[in-house]
Amino acid sequence: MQYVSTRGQAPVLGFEDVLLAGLARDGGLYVPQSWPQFSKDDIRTMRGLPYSEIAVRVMLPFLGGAIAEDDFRAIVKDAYASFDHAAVTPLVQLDQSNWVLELFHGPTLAFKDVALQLLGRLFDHVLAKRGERVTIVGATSGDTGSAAIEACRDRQNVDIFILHPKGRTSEVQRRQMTSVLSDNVHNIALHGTFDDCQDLVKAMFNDVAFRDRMGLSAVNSINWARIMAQIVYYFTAAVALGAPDRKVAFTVPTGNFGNVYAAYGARAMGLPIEKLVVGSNSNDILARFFASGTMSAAPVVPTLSPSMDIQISSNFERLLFDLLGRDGAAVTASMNRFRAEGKFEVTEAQLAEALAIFSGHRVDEAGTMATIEAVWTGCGYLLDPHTAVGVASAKAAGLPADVATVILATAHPAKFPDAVEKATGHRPDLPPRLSDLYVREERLSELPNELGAVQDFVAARARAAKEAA
Ligand SMILES: Cc1ncc(COP(=O)(O)O)c(C=O)c1O
Ligand SMILES: N[C@@H](CCOP(=O)(O)O)C(=O)O
Repeated sequence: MQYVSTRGQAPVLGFEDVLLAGLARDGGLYVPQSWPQFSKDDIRTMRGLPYSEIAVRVMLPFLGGAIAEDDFRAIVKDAYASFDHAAVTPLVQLDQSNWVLELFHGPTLAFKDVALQLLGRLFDHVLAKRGERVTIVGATSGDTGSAAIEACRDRQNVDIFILHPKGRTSEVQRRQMTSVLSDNVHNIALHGTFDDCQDLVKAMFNDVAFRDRMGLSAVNSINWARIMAQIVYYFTAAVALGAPDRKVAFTVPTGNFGNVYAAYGARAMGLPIEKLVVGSNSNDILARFFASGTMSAAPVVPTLSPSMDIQISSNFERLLFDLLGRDGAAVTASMNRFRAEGKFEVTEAQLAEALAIFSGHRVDEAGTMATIEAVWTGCGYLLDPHTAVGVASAKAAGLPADVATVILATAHPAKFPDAVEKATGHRPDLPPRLSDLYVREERLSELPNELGAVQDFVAARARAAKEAA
């Protein structure tokens, strides 16, 4: 299996290099040269298998032999042993046609754990084999940061720097990051938005001298391995509901477009999916794109679903690559235009191709609160605000009743207790292992939104860590 960049100019890489590379050297994102294929019979044979076994089957073709099957099986089993539900990502039925896929049973209570628990172990395996050390730089609007820190804390060959937008995460999200006091963990509270954080991370990768000197790697969904691991739960959920012999659709609360792109990948691998419903909060650039064919940035507004307060959805570039006929030069031109003018558009035919698979919906703050309240009253089930955007989007999509619709529950409601309590009068509790979170010591550094300041900080801390090692 080989991986190519969406911008067409970076070297073609195998799995190990793609895992460590993060962003491609031409500024693009890596995608598989071709998608592994699963027949309907292959999918039927997944019925009744445990999560980790389906995970091995789905992901093995992406490794291209880079890790022996038995070693990979052991890594996968170990990664998901840390989840507090035997099914890893259980389904909960809301009504006749709608199910919630709970992706929040990992250590940090968000869907990011599903990929990052695996990634931390893959980094260890590959770095130990190569005798290398990396400096991870990541951007978070709240959840990737804590999941990545939890997965990488105290790992010998890794220093991890996470940029979060100061004051724009929930308190639980911030504390989950900043209360990890391990020497290899460095939290940066940036004076800016998530998009600023993500821009700085990409700028560090695009500074080739800095990238090579520091040995940069990524934990955001620019890293192909993140997408690969997220593809798995689309298979497990669809198969549990009767696929490929039953119609299934997914609704995905969306920000950076990584999770829903993983669903697109599952579909490209042969999993029959009727529709992919993209749910946006008031930061609705994607909903506007699917309505018009124009991607046009607007200022980010803070919402009740802060992890989706994003205007520049990084992974959309991977979809665009396919919509533009896998033409790296055309993707580069669109992305350059987006950077210069804040917008680009696709043709009517390209939009129609996208709409054959996706639909996009916007849910405002009142709609988010009303959905949390209605599902609590109607089903006695607590939604977090991100998942509520998903549930409301599923309703707006109006899929036929014979389609089993799976809404991705991307975070535990206890990560956003204020919004949930306001909507339902019920304050969700953190699990006992996190019950002292509010009194734990925190450590973080505040930095301005300036590339030089962030690079100097990363270089100085990484040098000190290397000398201490
Ligand atoms: C709770 C939650 N829901 C939804 C999203 C959006 O997912 P994606 O960025 O993959 O579109 C995020 C952040 O990524 C998140 O943390
Ligand atoms: N919502 C995310 C933003 C980063 O997304 P990623 O999937 O690219 O890591 C977060 O919670 O940090």
